[in-house]
Amino acid sequence: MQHPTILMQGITKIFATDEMETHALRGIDLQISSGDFVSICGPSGCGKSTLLSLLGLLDMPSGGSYQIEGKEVSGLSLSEAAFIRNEKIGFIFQSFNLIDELTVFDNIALPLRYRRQSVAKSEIEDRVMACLKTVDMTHRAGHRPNQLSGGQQQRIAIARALVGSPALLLVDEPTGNLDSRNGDAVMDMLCELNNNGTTLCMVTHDPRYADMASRKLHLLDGRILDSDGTPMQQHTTALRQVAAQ
Ligand SMILES: Nc1ncnc2c1ncn2[C@@H]1O[C@H](COP(=O)(O)OP(=O)(O)OP(=O)(O)O)[C@@H](O)[C@H]1O
Repeated sequence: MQHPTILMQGITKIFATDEMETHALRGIDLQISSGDFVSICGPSGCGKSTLLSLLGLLDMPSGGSYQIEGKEVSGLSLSEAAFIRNEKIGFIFQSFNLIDELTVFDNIALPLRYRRQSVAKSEIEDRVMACLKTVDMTHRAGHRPNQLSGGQQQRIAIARALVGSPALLLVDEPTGNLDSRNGDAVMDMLCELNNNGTTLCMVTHDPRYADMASRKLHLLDGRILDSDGTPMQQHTTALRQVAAQ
């Protein structure tokens, strides 16, 4: 039996201080299968970033079960989580998060250089150049990130996220720092990656971009409103059929 890429059941997250407890996530059930494109929307403070950081093993849940490709990851130590994260998850953030002291090539190579089992130099070179080609940036391999435009930097960040062939790409407001032309280009690139099989989970405030996903989730007050697993396209088709009657 093939396991779903992501399976969360009853996930909760409580942030506690001496004065108060904040229930950021209140029982999240979420399944993401290979090839899915899921978008997550919701008002400020509803728990989107918290959910994304749990999905990316940047933080651990307070309760519930979280499996990546069938392996329970919710109780892992921080160092074990870091290894799984590096092998299974690619991140694309609003603020690119590239390292200005490294060339574009070395930025993209970074996840491979932190693998538990070392990756041969020639394989690193092949993979980095293939990813640069995917994002149409081979001509900038020797540049530094601060010598590139915002749109180009985000394309390098996408290449870095792809280089380890992750099971899941987590995308946080990928167009937040871009003008609409560059934003649209980045979204086109993400859609094309998904068409070629990459599994995506994206947080966005932009309803136009959220609609590009095959499944739209709405978070409110730490809960998912409509996560019956039905692709939104099916909802849309059904609604159109009803409207046409
Ligand atoms: N480290 C923390 N300590 C205490 N409370 C936190 C912490 N991180 C988040 N929270 C609280 O958890 C809730 C969810 O926050 P989260 O950042 O996930 O929301 P969000 O939907 O991403 O918001 P935004 O769209 O504004 O970025 C909020 O009430 C927030 O104040």
